[in-house]
Amino acid sequence: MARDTGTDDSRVRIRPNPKGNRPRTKKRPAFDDAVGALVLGVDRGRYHLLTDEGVPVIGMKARELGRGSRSAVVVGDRVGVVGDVSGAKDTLARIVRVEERTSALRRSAEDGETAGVERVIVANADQLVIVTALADPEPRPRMVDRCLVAAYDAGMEPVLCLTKADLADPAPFLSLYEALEVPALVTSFVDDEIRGLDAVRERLAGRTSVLIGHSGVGKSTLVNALVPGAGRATGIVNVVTGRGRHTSSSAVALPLPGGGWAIDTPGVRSFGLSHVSPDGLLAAFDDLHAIAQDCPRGCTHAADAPDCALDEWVADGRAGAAGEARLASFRRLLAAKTEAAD
Ligand SMILES: Nc1nc2c(ncn2[C@@H]2O[C@H](COP(=O)(O)OP(=O)(O)OP(=O)(O)O)[C@@H](O)[C@H]2O)c(=O)[nH]1
Ligand SMILES: [Zn+2]
Repeated sequence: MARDTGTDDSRVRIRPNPKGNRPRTKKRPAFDDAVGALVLGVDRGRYHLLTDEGVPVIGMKARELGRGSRSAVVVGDRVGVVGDVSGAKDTLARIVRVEERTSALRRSAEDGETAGVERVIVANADQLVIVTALADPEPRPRMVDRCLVAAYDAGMEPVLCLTKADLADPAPFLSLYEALEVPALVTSFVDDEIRGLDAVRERLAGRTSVLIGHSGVGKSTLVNALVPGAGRATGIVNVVTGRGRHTSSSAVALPLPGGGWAIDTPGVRSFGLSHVSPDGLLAAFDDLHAIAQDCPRGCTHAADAPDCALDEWVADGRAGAAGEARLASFRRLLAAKTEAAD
């Protein structure tokens, strides 16, 4: 999949490699003294950063980075900061650089004046953990499909995390995602303990994972178990948001004890996907993507697309039963992209 940095604003200084050569121009000082940092949270124009030296610092965007959604600095971004990077009270550093993103999770606005405008929510995460309860509240397959589309489009690996398996059998829900080969984790409450937590820990260790899920699915329960202290408005969380996680209205990166980051997102209500193209989604499926090289130009690969090579692949038996199921699942995601979220 093509790398997408989430902006085409030339004022945003994005370098292919943090250690690579930086082009110098007269207009833009190179900021050779900039310190590397990770964006942990964003709160009313203030960026909560952790420098490579491990110092929590508050920063603001330097003017030369530009304004508006196209030059946004988001949670997970790797940035360069100058100025006061001591982290002392009431100091403010300046973000002068955003490194090239390895992934960009985005959503587009669905209605109102900004309809269709896409924005990046989280940068540089490897996986999207879609937290869904098997019951109470009932799982919402269409919402899960939409999260999958967002993950594939972002260049992130999706993972299903099915909670409350003590209340319902995970098998029927899991079967919906079999053909797509989405990895799944299953947790439950037994004797006041979360079962399945070790597998979740293992899956998240050393990686940067975004956790997404509706209110009530047990995401907070999970985050609190994974990140000791995450639920308290003290310690690192206080440093991150300045207020405590529950009042935060945007994503926040929490350090996992064994290494890696869990990026908690506020309850999702909708996930606009109008920015995702059929080919962008197809690129996440190597096998289907290879077959579709024979499609007519501009093929939408949908069930009603004329002469779609994916139909021939199934019709002449090359796909086999598994391939046929996979195509049907791919097309379900394609359709979910344009459906209204439920
Ligand atoms: N039976 C059962 N209940 C669970 C499980 N996990 C969480 N719960 C319960 O489900 C309810 C919702 O859990 P939360 O962790 O608050 O859910 P959330 O998704 O963070 O929801 P918000 O806090 O509203 O965003 C709580 O009463 C939990 O105790 C589980 O595996 N099984
Ligand atoms: Zn096609």
